[in-house]
Amino acid sequence: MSEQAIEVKNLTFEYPDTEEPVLKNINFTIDYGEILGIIGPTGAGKSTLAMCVNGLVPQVIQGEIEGEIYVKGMNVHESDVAAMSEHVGFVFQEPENQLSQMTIEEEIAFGMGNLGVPRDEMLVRIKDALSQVGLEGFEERSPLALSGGQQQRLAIAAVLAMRPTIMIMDEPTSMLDPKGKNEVYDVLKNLKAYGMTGIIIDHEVERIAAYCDKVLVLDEGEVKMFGTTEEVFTEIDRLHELTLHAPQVTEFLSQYNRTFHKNAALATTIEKAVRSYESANK
Ligand SMILES: Nc1ncnc2c1ncn2[C@@H]1O[C@H](COP(=O)(O)OP(=O)(O)OP(=O)(O)O)[C@@H](O)[C@H]1O
Repeated sequence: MSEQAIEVKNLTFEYPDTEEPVLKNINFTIDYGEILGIIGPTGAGKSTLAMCVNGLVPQVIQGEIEGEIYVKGMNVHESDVAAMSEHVGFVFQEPENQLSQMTIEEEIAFGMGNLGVPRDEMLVRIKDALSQVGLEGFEERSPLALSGGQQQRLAIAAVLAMRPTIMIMDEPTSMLDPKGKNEVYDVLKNLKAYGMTGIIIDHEVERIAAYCDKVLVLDEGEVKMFGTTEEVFTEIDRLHELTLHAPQVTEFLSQYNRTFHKNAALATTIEKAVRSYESANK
């Protein structure tokens, strides 16, 4: 097995009708079991980058590509999209656009059918996937008779049943209400506990801070920051220069240090921030 789950080397990509590349000399790696969060302003190239990793760009959505991408040591450009779908699952923004079948069971079976999974094995995987996303017993229901959060969990279950090593999620909760967002993130937390490797694009930095191991900041097609979640989110001035912000707790601690001449460590989650604030006050 290759050392890294994903390796992107000198990736540059241009759509046929864009005047300059939308991705410019991108380099990063993700180890097995790591979750990478990608953040950046709208139009930065986040979705395009995610679709390069599973080969959708440029094999289905065409354009001019340079550089190399390796997934589990396989060169993505030399593998077709169908073959890649065995290794890389993709969950999109809008749940209903990913659902096409009459029942939930058929919905989950659909992707597996394309991979040639035998019927007996399918039944086992359907049960397993539904239980992982908390939709046990819903097999015969119509996907349309689900809430937005449930539909997105179903879309995740359909991907999980294909047993990919890597999951890519492009703003999977942006169309959901707060309850739906929490439902989906609860599922994602479980996947992380299982050791899933993943990429998640989300504008909500609190979610990224709580869930991701590494963060990549993309702006105008360039990697502006890349590092562990702590490394990236504690560079507050740099984030502000890029018109982004750190999680609210990190912003709070930074402002607190500045205002009261304190030296609290810039934590990125509430749990760590409480401890940091307490130590700064001792
Ligand atoms: N199919 C396409 N053909 C031509 N240009 C495209 C295509 N898809 C995206 N673009 C352009 O490429 C650039 C990057 O788009 P992309 O969707 O990857 O950005 P993004 O960071 O995901 O944005 P958002 O946060 O709004 O989803 C944008 O300027 C966009 O207009």
